[in-house]
Amino acid sequence: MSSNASSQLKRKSMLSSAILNQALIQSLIKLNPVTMMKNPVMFVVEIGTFIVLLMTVMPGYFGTEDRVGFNFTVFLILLFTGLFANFAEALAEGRGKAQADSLKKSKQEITANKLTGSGIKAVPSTELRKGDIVKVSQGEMIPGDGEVIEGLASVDESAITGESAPVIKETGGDFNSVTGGTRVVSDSIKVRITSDPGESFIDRMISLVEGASRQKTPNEIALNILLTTLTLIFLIVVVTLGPIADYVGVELDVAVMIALLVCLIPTTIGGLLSAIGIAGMDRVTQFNVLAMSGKAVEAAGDINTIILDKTGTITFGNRMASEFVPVGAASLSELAAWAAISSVKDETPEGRSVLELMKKDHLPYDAALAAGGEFIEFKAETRMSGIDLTDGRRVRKGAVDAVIQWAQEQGGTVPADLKASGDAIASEGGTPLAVAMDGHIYGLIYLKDTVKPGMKERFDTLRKMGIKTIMCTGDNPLTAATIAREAGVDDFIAESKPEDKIAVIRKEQAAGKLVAMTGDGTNDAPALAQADVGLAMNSGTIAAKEAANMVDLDSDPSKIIEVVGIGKQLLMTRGALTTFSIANDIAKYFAIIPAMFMVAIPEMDALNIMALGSPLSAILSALIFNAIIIPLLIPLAMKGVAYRPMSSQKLLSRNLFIYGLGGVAAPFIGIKVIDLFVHLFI
Ligand SMILES: Nc1ncnc2c1ncn2[C@@H]1O[C@H](COP(=O)(O)OP(=O)(O)OP(=O)(O)O)[C@@H](O)[C@H]1O
Ligand SMILES: [K+]
Ligand SMILES: [Mg+2]
Repeated sequence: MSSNASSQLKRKSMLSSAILNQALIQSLIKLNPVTMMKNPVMFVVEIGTFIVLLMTVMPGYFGTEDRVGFNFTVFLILLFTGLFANFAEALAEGRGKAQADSLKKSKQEITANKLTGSGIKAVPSTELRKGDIVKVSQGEMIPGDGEVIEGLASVDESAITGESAPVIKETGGDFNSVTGGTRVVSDSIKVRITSDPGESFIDRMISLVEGASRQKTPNEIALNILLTTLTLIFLIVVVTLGPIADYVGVELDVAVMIALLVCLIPTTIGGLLSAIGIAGMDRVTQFNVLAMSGKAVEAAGDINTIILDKTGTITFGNRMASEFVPVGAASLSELAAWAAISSVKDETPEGRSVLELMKKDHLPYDAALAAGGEFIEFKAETRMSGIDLTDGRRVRKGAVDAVIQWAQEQGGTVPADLKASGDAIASEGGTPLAVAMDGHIYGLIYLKDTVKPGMKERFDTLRKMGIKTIMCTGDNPLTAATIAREAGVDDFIAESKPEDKIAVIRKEQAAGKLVAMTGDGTNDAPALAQADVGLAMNSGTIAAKEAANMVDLDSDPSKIIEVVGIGKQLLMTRGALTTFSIANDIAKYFAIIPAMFMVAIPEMDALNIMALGSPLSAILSALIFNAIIIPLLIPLAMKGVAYRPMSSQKLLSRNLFIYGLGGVAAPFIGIKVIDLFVHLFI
């Protein structure tokens, strides 16, 4: 992949002339009845078009010699109705196809250095299989998706994420996953390949943006059934008009009956339905989020509860040591020295920030003391990290309650002022880390973190949408409460272990709620899979990305909020245009029925409430309106209807009002205007 692929997903331009041309060609290709059949409403239009075409070219056979001009006009309008619908779909597919094409073009074969029993062998990347181990050095492309099993390197992932700053990839932890097609910019790593050819992240990305794997969502299928049923009902209505007319001695023209049928069946939404779905997924992609299915995007629109992390999602997450607070009889220098010893090998941002604070405050510590010691890595389960020194002494830092428990197990006591000092930090929204050596607690490290700006407004918005937010954090209840209040989340769970998240999700789901969450770690994977919408960070582990149904290429966990907005907009757009379409068809009834009977019984002119020019021009005008409303609504279908956050109930009644009433009124005005013009010719 070249770097020009980087901005592909983010490219904002809606239409290029290449996409337009392709869409025009596709509209013709899609006339193939086999393709058309998948859309029953438009398939009925196509059959009608064909019948009118036959009547035009073989008037002798049908006895329609006196109607050739009229029938030909009806044929053209019907043909364009189908073409417009195809164009809408093709246009929506166009951008994804263009993106997929350039992704494919830039996907090149890479030579991989595969480790074999006897050494290193150069093989083409296409020959790599799951489980193979490759070595990738500075300047080389990573030949496939995998996990770093040895070493540390900085990797340029701009090909995937569009972000030019390199990221560190290393063994273990949450940053060990690498993606094929990205480049190692310094050092070298050994990677265990985790995907077979054709199943890589880029392959999946291509088929996603291309829409090759697009399946109709359950909502779309349900709506399609409704539209097909309506079509059937109107078909029966129109067919039974024949005998009724016969009975009153009126002969109805077949082309006019077909025109009536096409006006009555829901062609507007039938023509735009798939474009709306594709465009919704496309909007998510433009946002640099890959949704594995349209179903995931729709589920996002129906979410009732969002589970969010505190650190890094609601706050900036670069939790920095900002102060040492000694307790009991300990001195500042003693506390700082043990804090530093416990952190020399702690590569977490928290650990590194302790050493930075030492440097900044010119505080000394004996780094040699830690040499040879056994590093105790931070774990969310223990909420501590530290080191076991070679002389047998053990040093820990971590969540206050965790360290208290540990120190007591070592036979120590708890300094009287520890709790008050810890609470003081926590009530400011900071995180206190206690520092202990064996049974002795020396004091606290004050970790500062800030709530991201604008969080309160975003949660207010979610509340207006009727969505509940729950913050889950491993932090203590007091810090959690302060941050929760500052950010304005509805609820929080403190001292939560990874498995608590899945419990919260299950509890909400048991109450009938749809739940969304974000995560990046392997221990988030079960919860990501359990959630209805799981958004994994691209920086996260392969397990997390596979469990989730969306991946954020920018690795910004707070994006879930916007993804929910896009999902809502998709559902709303579909609802609004369905309402509009059905309301529209009802109005056309009043234009066409009187006209139909007036052709035979001129006395029925009283019914011509719209004062249309002539019966024939009324019918043609209704049919023209029915056709051009499709391309007129394409921009709305693609962009989505404007969306103001409010509860689903309010939204529904507001949309029914606007699009229902609009749908009834639009044809009266539109048909009248078209009729003024058409009447000039007939
Ligand atoms: N490097 C570290 N060494 C020791 N203790 C740590 C370290 N990092 C975090 N802690 C302690 O462990 C607790 C839990 O951390 P964890 O990362 O699980 O959750 P969190 O970052 O506080 O919250 P969130 O789930 O919102 O990210 C922290 O609140 C802190 O007290
Ligand atoms: K229609
Ligand atoms: Mg954390």
